[in-house]
Amino acid sequence: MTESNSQPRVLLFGAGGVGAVYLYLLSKVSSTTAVCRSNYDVVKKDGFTINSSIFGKNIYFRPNVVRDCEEAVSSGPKPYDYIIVCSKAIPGVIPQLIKPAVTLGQTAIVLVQNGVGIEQEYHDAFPDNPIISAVVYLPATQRPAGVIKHGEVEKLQIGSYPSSAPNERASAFTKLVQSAGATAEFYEDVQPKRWFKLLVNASWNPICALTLSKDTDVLGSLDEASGVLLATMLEIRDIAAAYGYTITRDEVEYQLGRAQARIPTNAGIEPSMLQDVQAGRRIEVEAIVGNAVRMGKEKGVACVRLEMLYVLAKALDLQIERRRQ
Ligand SMILES: NC(=O)C1=CN([C@@H]2O[C@H](COP(=O)(O)OP(=O)(O)OC[C@H]3O[C@@H](n4cnc5c(N)ncnc54)[C@H](OP(=O)(O)O)[C@@H]3O)[C@@H](O)[C@H]2O)C=CC1
Ligand SMILES: CC(C)(CO)C(=O)C(=O)O
Repeated sequence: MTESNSQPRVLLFGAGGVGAVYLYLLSKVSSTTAVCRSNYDVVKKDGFTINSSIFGKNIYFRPNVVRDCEEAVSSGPKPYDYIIVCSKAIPGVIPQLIKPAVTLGQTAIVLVQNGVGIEQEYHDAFPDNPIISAVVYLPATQRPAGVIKHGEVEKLQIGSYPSSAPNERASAFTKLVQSAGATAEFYEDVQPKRWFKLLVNASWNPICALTLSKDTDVLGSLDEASGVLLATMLEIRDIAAAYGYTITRDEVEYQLGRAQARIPTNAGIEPSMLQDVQAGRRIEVEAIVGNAVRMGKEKGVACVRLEMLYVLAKALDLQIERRRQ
């Protein structure tokens, strides 16, 4: 590997809320390039401004930006040691889009995204490259283009995909992120962490997106709301258990309790799926809900609430797609 000779070369694909924060942090310890799309002109000219409750306000930085991975190869440093995928997890297209920048056997592909079952298409496309799966806790929004607002949490939970694959690169990436001043934890098997986070994402994200509501506003709608959320999270817990990932009822209640505790201060959260609907963007329905429902059905786990959310969120996503055409 070339990392010991010089700074690691990092290509960020998907420079939105989450991506911009890690781009800023990693640019302190590596040579970074970012693929931008709708924010390309603004970021190229004016850079990013980050207002973070953790890393500071009015942080200004101008990264090296490109329009696509072809340009990243022709104009940036290569080969890339890491391609960090921070776009929304919409299956089907991204492996082909990053392919020009993937050097066989060398480039590690790091998925910093929500959901479960998101890694296999990268493993299929690049069977000889390390795939690193990262669960991300980092509430962030980009509004307007180039301006990022980041809340009070920042953490990556990192592991190889599959968990039986060699873990040197995942471990090295964890250390790189730590050296940048961010929080990163390495796991021999990161999949239980994905399922633990899915408790929140597969319940709150579609419910808030479908109701155009913050989580606390949903809880305040009817006395029944807390019970419906708890029952949905327990279905996710049961699917995880069918694959050997144990989540206790106390842990489920803790996750629900985080939103309940914010009701008195009206500090509701707008999950990323709600933000996507409001901005007319496609939603991560397959990564966050569909894959879990399919996995549940495969093992015969009852998940009627989750299935209902899947149907409704899928219809919403298709409607958004039609309106974009
Ligand atoms: N935001 C949050 O609070 C949290 C998000 N997450 C997860 O992190 C991941 C990233 O989320 P987030 O940062 O919010 O996403 P954003 O929507 O803010 O950013 C995604 C970026 O990817 C870009 N992109 C998408 N497709 C392409 C393409 N083909 N070429 C170039 N750029 C592309 C988008 O460009 P364009 O603007 O043109 O669409 C956008 O800039 C998701 O999986 C999300 O679920 C996890 C925890 C919290
Ligand atoms: C946990 C949460 C809700 C944090 O913003 C998230 O992951 C998301 O918005 O998708």
